Amino acid sequence: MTPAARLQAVIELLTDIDDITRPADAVMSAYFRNRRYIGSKDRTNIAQTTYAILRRHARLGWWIERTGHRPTPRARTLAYALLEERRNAGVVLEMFSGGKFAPERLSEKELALVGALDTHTLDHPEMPEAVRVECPDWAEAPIRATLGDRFTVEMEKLLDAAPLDLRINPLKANQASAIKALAKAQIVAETTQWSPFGLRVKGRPPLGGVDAFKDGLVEIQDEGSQLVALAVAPKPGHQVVDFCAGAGGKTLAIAAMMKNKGRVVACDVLAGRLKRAAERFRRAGLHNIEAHPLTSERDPWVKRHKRKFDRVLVDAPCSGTGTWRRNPDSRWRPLGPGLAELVPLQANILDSAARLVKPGGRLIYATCSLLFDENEGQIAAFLETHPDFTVKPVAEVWAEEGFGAVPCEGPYLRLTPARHDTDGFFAAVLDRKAEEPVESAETDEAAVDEAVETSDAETV
Ligand SMILES: C[S@@+](CC[C@H](N)C(=O)[O-])C[C@H]1O[C@@H](n2cnc3c(N)ncnc32)[C@H](O)[C@@H]1O
Repeated sequence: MTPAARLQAVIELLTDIDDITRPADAVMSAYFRNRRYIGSKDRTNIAQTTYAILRRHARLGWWIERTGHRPTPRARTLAYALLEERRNAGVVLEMFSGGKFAPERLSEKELALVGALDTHTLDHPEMPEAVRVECPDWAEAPIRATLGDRFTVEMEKLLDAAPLDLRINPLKANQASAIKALAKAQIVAETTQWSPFGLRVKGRPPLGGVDAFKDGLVEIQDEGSQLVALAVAPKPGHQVVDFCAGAGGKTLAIAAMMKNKGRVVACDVLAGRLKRAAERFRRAGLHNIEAHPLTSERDPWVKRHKRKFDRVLVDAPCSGTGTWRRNPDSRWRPLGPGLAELVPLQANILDSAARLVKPGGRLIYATCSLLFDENEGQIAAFLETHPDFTVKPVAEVWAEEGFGAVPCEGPYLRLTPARHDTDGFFAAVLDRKAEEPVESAETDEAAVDEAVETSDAETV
């Protein structure tokens, strides 16, 4: 492809990403799937440029609006070429030639934009800090309130691309044997800093065709997400619920730690996600996972199985602010439910899922959010209304399990990109008291529970 044709592909992709409410990586996969004639080098170049523009969304928009224009995909591509790639105006005009496969010629307005931006660079002393670090309006106050004077350093780190982390499958490999298996495919990996199951890969090699991946020796999982799964500390033979299992990233890690013994029930309100997760479970050689789609967090299944499980993980739907470096477009897509709806939803999910925990069992609440209200605030509110639960310091879990060092903030796991080079994650471990007064109404319900078989869970 010519450089101009690649640029046209970038403009088309940015247009699709603006129009479609799906994540950028899904839009990109569909775009390339429908254009198999685009070779791998061109694909890499197009994807990298598109991501580079997405990572500079606010800054490019600031420049474009400052000069009186609209930040269309074409305008952002022009601004990126001039301000960041530092191409001169003549070269840019040549690329927008209107020729075969090239972008259409520039309009009068676009020519004026080129004139206004030519010779400038992306940074500008008058650019507000929130724009410079690409922080959306809705998130600035809550992130500042949570991070205080670490706001800038954390937000700057969130501008980088995320590293590629793998989790070894302890049923099939250890860190050393997985490193060797990856080396056969010229993939260089080293052990991660915190996770005893983690590997960090050099660069971003495609893994789809690599034997170690196809054979289920390794799975793609950010080190922070691995630490959340470790916080569950399941034992072989345990009964575990992953209440918001989604695509099954943490379910896989939990089930593998249990060495295929016991049972993990993967729940979610999106049945489609659970179905897709089933393929990952099979590849990993895991047979101890059942999928159970929920109609809502109050699904009758929860009541029927109350006090039955040793471990319940609530990996709650959240603002995703901790994963912005991984999905640069996500900070600009509408949140779906805003924070005002998310926080009560998380509380409801936690409250309902807590019923599943047996006395002496453990509830683990996690998010990939940086925000206090979704994390420590959520736990404080839960403890006020659930006196039968107490906080188990994460450092104690690590010491008991022999997991090594763990980054904590007080009793909680609190990971941030700048301090730990992981995605932003929060996890709290809550123990349910073993001895509890049982009210008579509950005794009746418990008797009913005993009679209910678990056969309504779908085996995957
Ligand atoms: C952070 S994601 C889970 C990611 C997953 N645990 C993993 O490691 O790949 C949150 C999940 O919560 C699910 N969810 C949303 N509302 C829910 C509800 N009311 N009850 C249960 N799950 C819900 C979403 O569908 C989403 O899959």
